[in-house]
Amino acid sequence: MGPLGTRKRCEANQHQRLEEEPNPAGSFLQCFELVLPWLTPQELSHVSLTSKSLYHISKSITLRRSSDASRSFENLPIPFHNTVDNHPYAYFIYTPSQILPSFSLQFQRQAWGLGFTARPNNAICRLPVERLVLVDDSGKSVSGCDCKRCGDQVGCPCIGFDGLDVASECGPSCECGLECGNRSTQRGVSLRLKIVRDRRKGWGLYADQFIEEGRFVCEYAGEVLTTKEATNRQQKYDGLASSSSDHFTSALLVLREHLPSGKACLRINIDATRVGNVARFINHSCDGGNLSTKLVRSSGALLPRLCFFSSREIQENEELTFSYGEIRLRSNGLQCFCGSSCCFGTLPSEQT
Ligand SMILES: C[S@@+](CC[C@H](N)C(=O)[O-])C[C@H]1O[C@@H](n2cnc3c(N)ncnc32)[C@H](O)[C@@H]1O
Repeated sequence: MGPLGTRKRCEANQHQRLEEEPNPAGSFLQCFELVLPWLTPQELSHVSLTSKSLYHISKSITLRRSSDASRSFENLPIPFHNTVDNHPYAYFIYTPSQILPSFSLQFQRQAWGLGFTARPNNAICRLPVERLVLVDDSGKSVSGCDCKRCGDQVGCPCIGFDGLDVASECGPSCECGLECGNRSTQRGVSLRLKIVRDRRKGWGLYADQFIEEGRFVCEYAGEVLTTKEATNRQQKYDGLASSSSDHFTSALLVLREHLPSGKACLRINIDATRVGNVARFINHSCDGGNLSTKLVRSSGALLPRLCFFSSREIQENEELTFSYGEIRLRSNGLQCFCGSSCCFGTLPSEQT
């Protein structure tokens, strides 16, 4: 065999060796690709300073995070857009539905920005408050329907009175599945939305498509708190807002469902500050904005859910807003920048 033949054989052997020998540096970096998505923005930024490779991995994680606030929990990605300062995204734990703090406190971290996109198989979306169901003496769920096509069926017991601010749907104790026509608020976000940064209001939720009047937009998901816990957390948030140099915003919403007599009968506290969904970005507008809220009760579920619907036609690139309330208890309330002609000048503030 001539010299050419020998060289070819050597090259072939070398190629084989390269394939067989593990590449420790490559495996090491692959591990970082899996570990870094679990870090908070501060931790990620510290790690990114330690080497060029980690800088590049952190950068791609940041890009992926800013391309979808919902971490694939929703049907469509919900990107962040910021042309006013250097915040690429807002950091929080995502839940597509209401959860109890006893569950959410087990989730100190949530992977966000992994290199591959898979539907999240995260236990957090399996522990919704909907698990809190009404049962009979034998422990069996009650008050569901056994229709096959509830939307079409006359007499489905779950299709109750839908008023201006209340609605009823099939729920956890019904025979029908998620595709049922009477579960329109239970399938997550199905409109194109985006989160846009404003110099004065912080992040805000925007329409990224035309929305017809009356469409379901999203629910207000977060931790459902006792009133005592809500009061404690609000005090903590007020302290953080006044002391932190980096504009801290909370998203604790108090809902009161009133009896016809006008007396409050049910109070629900939903905190989306640490654990929440896209609704935590909806800003206030003094003119009522373009979203209306409904308390949606699902058959068999103990607690209603707060859902947002478009109250009129909404154009692409319009900000989605609603009124946080009418009461302004604080004389030194936060300045309002809603820009409406009837702006009060300050944001609503209630006693939590
Ligand atoms: C539920 S969060 C809404 C999202 C928030 N902008 C953010 O960046 O996360 C409520 C906070 O947003 C800000 N905000 C909401 N509506 C506003 C408005 N009309 N004018 C000024 N700030 C507003 C206030 O800081 C308020 O405490």
